[in-house]
Amino acid sequence: MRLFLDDGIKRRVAEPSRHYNRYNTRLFHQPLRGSGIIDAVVQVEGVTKLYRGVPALRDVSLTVASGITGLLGPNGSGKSTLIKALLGLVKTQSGSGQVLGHAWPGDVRRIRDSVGYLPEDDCYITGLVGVESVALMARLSGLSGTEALRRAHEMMDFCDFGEERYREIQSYSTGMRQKLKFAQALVHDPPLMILDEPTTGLDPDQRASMLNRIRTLALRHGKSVILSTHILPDVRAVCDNVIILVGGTVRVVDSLETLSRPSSPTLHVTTLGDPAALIAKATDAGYRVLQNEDGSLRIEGIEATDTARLWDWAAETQTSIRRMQPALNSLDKIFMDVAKGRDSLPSDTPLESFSAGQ
Ligand SMILES: Nc1ncnc2c1ncn2[C@@H]1O[C@H](COP(=O)(O)OP(=O)(O)OP(=O)(O)O)[C@@H](O)[C@H]1O
Repeated sequence: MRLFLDDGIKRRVAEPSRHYNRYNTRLFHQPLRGSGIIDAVVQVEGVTKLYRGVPALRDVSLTVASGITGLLGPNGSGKSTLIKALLGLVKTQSGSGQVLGHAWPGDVRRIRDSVGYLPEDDCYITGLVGVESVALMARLSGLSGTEALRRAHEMMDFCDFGEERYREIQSYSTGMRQKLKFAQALVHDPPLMILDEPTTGLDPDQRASMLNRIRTLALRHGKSVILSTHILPDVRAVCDNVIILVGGTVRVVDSLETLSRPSSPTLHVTTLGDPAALIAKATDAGYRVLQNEDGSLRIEGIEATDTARLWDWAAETQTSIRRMQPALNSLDKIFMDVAKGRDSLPSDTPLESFSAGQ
């Protein structure tokens, strides 16, 4: 089945991604900032979802601020269920709130109109070529045929599609399918995008491009993004805020900056050669020193103003310091601690449920 038979589709030449279209008008609507209306893009309370009596979400209450928010949690923690609940794709047993100012769950139609959703699974109609599929999504959002096609091409340009846009989707690689889903989610210019594992299966180049696209949408076009993922470096790369779900309950809602700050001043020190003598000096002076797997040191409780002492000990012990900087909490460790319900772990604890990268 072909939705569009116009030869004009084939004649259109793919251009490098731009944020203006060929009429030099803006590709994306700029949401009003500072109005207070969209500062919390999602705010829900008391959300419970049972699948055949088994809870997937337990009395979840949370607020998602504008910007890019990472939605994290081990397998089966309820991330996809929460997303589907917000979009009215699964019915919850309890809960109320708002999404982009629309009542949830009452006004789910308006919510779906205002949100771009990239699902975890493939979603396309067999037999369509890429650009037809994106244009179909635009038609479903209410655009006329011509406008939908124009918009579809613009989104495919933004997602770096070339002539592959005219190929049937069944022939697409995993990376192209992810980009296609992204273009489909974005085609109606929603102020909020909910992306469920958008970088899964991408090679490093494609992953970097996808993250770049997400960052561009937020920074240049004022869009908010909820990014559900297992890939912690993706969160570090683009997210402002983090939500951690474990066993269907919310364990953390905070900014990445706050989460990364150690509870006491801590320095991360890298030395050339054996740091044993330096460790002994710092320990004798009452500081707690942990050695990381790569041999670098975490010296806890030391104020930035005390660094002169560290340089003195380095000179006394003939240890060369290559680098000294304020330490940040490792995201990996934060997630391990939260997932396991622990306060602290040795810094070299291996990851189990989360991926440190691809
Ligand atoms: N349609 C369903 N029927 C029954 N149980 C379900 C259904 N969908 C999800 N669940 C269960 O609900 C819980 C939460 O699942 P969900 O898919 O929301 O987790 P998730 O955090 O997205 O997991 P993953 O990271 O593996 O995608 C899991 O125990 C899952 O088995």
